[in-house]
Amino acid sequence: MSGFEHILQNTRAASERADEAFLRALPKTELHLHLEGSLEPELMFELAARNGIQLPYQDVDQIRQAYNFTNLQSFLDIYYQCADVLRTEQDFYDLTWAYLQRCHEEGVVHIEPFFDPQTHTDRGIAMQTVLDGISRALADGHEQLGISSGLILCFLRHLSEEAAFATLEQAIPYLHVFIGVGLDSSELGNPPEKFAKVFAAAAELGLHRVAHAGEEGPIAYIEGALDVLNVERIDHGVRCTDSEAMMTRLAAEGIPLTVCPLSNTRLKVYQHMSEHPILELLQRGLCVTVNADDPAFFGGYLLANYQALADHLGMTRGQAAQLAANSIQASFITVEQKTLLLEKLEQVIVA
Ligand code: HPA
Ligand SMILES: [Zn+2]
Repeated sequence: MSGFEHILQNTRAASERADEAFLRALPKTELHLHLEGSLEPELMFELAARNGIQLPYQDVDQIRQAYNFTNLQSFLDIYYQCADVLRTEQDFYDLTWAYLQRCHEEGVVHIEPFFDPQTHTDRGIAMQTVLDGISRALADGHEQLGISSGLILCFLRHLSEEAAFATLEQAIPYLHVFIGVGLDSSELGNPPEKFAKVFAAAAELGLHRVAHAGEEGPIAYIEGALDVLNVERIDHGVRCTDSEAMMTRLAAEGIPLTVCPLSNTRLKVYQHMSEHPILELLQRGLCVTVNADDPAFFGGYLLANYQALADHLGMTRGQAAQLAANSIQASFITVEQKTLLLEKLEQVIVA
C-alpha cells in the first residue's frame, strides 16, 4: 500500500460524503478544459461589443437558452459560432485570465488546457495572436496566482490531416509555449487513425500526446488512440465500459482518463448523473480524473463537477481525494512537483 492509500484508509472521515469545503481545499489539477469552452456569455457580449460584432442573440439569457444540447455535434455547432468574438491578443488574454481566476477560487493548482488554433486561423486570426494572448495570461497566472500550466494544442478531427500538419508547422516557432497535442471536435466518423502521421511528427518534436476517444465513439477509437496515436492519456474514454478487456487494459497500463461528468450529462452520453460510471471505474483501479471540458456551456467549472459526483453518486471524501490524487499523477509535471502536490493533498485529508 502506498503512503497515500494508507493515509486515506486510516483517516476516520474518509468514508463521509465529500462536502464543498473539502472539495475546494483539495489541491487539484485540470487536464481536460477547452479554453474556448470557458467563454462565458457575459464576456462573449463584452468582446462582441469591443470588436463591433453583432451576435445572433439578444442577451445572455437568450444565449444560455440556446445551450440545450442533444449530442456532441449540437454543442460544437454553437461552440464554434461563439468563438467568432475572439479576435485580438487581448481577447485571448481575457478569456484565459477569467478561467485562471476561477481556478484560483476553486483550489486548482495546475492546469493543462486545450486550445483549437484552427478555429481561429481559419478565420484569419494569426497563430501568434492566439498564442501570445493565451501564454501571457498563463504566465500571469503562474506569477500572480501560483497556478502552473502546460498548454495543449488540439487538432480539429473533422478537418483533414493535411490541415493538422499545416497547423503543427505554423506552431513550430512557438514550441516553447505548449507541451503537447490533442485531438477534438466531431468524433464519430473521424477515427484516430486519420491523424497517425501528424501525431508521429508531434512525438518527434518531443511533444506530449492526448486525444478525445470514447466520448461518443466506440472502443476501437480508444484502441486507435492508444496503439496508433500513442497517446499518454485518453480524453473522456467513458465508453470503455462497453468492454471488460479495455477496462482491464486501462487499469493495468495505468492510462489516465480525463472524465467530464457535467459534459457527459449535458451532451446526453448519460441521461442523468446517477448513471455516470466514474466511481465504478475508480473502484476498478482505473486512473480516472474529474474535469470540466467546456464549463461555460455545460453549467459548471471543476468544483461543480466534483460536487455533482457527491450529490448524485454519494462520492466520499476518500474517493474525492483519490480523484484529486489521480489528477496530480496523470499530469505532465515532474515527479518532484507531483510529490509536493501529493504532500499538500495529504495535509488536507488529515486536517
Ligand atoms: O467534449 C468535446 N468533445 C470533442 N470536441 C470538443 N471540443 C470542445 N469540447 C469537446
Ligand atoms: Zn473535450
